[in-house]
Amino acid sequence: MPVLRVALDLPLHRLFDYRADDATPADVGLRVRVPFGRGERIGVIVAVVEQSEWPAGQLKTAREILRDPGPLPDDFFALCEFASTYYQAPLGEVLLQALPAGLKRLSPPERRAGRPRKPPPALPEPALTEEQAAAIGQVDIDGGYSAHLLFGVTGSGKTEVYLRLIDQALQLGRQVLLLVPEINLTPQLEDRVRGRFPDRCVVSLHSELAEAARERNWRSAFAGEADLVLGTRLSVFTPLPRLGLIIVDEEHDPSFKQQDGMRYSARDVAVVRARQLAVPVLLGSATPSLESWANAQGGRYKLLTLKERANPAARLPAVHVLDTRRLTLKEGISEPLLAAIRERLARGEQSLVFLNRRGYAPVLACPACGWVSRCQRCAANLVLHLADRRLRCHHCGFENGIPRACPTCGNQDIHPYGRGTQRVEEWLQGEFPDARILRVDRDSVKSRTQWETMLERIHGGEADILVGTQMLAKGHDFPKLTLVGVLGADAALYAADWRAPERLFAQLMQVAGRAGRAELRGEVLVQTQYPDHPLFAAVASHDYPGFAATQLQEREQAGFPPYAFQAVLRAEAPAMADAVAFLELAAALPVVKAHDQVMLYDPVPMKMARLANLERGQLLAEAFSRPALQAFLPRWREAIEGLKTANKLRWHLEVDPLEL
Ligand SMILES: Nc1ncnc2c1ncn2[C@@H]1O[C@H](COP(=O)(O)OP(=O)(O)OP(=O)(O)O)[C@@H](O)[C@H]1O
Ligand SMILES: [Zn+2]
Repeated sequence: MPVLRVALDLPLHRLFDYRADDATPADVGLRVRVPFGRGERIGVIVAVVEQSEWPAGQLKTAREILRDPGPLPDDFFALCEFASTYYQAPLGEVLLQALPAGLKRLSPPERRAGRPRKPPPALPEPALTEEQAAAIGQVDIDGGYSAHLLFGVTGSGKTEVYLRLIDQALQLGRQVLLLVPEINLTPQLEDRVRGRFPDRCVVSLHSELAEAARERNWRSAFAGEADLVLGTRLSVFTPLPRLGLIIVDEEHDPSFKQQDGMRYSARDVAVVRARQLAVPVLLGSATPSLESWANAQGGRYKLLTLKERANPAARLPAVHVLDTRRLTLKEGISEPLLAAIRERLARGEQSLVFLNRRGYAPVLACPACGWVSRCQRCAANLVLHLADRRLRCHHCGFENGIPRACPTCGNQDIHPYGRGTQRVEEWLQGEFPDARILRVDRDSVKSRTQWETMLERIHGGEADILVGTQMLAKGHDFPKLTLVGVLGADAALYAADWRAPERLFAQLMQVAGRAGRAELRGEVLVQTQYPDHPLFAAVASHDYPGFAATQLQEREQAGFPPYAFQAVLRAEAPAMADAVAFLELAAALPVVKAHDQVMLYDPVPMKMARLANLERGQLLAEAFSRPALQAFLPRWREAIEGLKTANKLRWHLEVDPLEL
């Protein structure tokens, strides 16, 4: 009697067997409705076998094999199996997270036909620059697996390189997967792609799509109808029967890393997928991740370089540092920066003030008794939001009204300390009463529609001054923007996190890259107390390779990634002692001693130790070879699962963590 081996979305590293009288091996890859506990679940059939390891009497019978939308293909299984093994995530979790929500439901909603999108105006191809042509010439679309890093300065026309390669792949009858960071999935890029390929079926896949639209687009990709999938990190798993090219735009972007559930890097999975399918993959960035840069230096990726801006009239902006120790600041802004904004206003050009901190002020405090607005649930301060008069935790979402007086001593004179985008916006408005100021951050732009409207207003010249967080830093082309002022950059310079300089450098280069993209020359003014810091010199000379070389040298000496390979075990419990005790048990397991190429650090509280009422600890495991770490992890994980306390608290493993 046939037995189905079924993957279910459960945190368990095993498959589940069910009887199914009429099943055949052709059913592998189909979804199935099975009884589980007191209810039912949707699973995926991984194998059809003759005999179960379990006694036949104990097996339940599958309720229904679901023939729609047809079996998931072998290469999809291969990719999910890789992710499951590499990231120590149960196969069922990986397989099912990759499916659209409607296919995981027991009673899916009625399917409705979608509104066809209005086709954007067809866009002509510009003549390629020499550098673009050279880069394109390096990629053999039909030559099997090859990995390329397209390192192109901001405004160098990386998108045009993508479009030409996409065209080549489409001509060969292949599908293309274009991955972009969450925030970058702007209508501009989508329109640009659709406008270039008006006769092709282009679909997008991202978290803001309505469930029905997402399922429709996924089905069209799965069926081989969609020619091009434009998607965020999760779309890396989309089944594509004719896939012939993968592109990862802004490959350095941290949003390619999934931070909960299965913690994976979509960029890394993209490269694995390309290798499994023997197709080319292209990673593009003006500030590549140091991992990718090291891969390019080591010859694992082919390096393609665009040194010049594509628009012959545009030049890279001039970057200057403003030494805030020698300048008087008004609300954190120096006179030279104000003067530069004034000049732009007089000339009818746009300025951008960049401050990567939203809200009005990071904390409200009482100078009399020392009370500060702490989150009750996290080791973090509540951020003051004056726009809607709330105190809000940016970590757990807890919020409160603003107290009139100090809750501890009754002092009426409590103050906001420090500043965020709201405060800067308010102050600039007072300073430049006639200027039209637009604040762009997660508070003013909550949805994709708001984002589209905001971008239209900026493009339409409806703003003189933009005040924004990193939302504004990436990928946008604002032709009238000629000044970028950077506030609050110093915090990252001497942060404990050794990845902080890499992120700061990328952010500064990206935000600087918004200025002077057309005929008008751009200028960038960075306020700092450390004007001699080499990072600023590298930004000023637009010297990514120099910066990367220094950073990689430091990391090699310190034994940090990419010269070491890491995984972190995290535990969360109401009391820190319990979390740490669990980690100590995990560190003392015999399997740890058996793998002497893997080193374990001491368990420590996480940098933000308390989140939403849970204390969090972590234990870092490190090896100087990836295979050594990969050999250790499954055995360690199994041993941890066997610990008595393992199901008394929450814990997870993260491989290649970005944040420690
Ligand atoms: N061959 C070309 N000739 C003329 N203009 C071009 C060419 N290629 C691209 N451009 C223009 O140059 C500008 C920058 O191009 P694009 O947005 O692709 O740059 P990018 O490298 O992606 O920059 P960023 O990293 O800042 O996002 C765009 O306005 C684009 O239309
Ligand atoms: Zn909180």
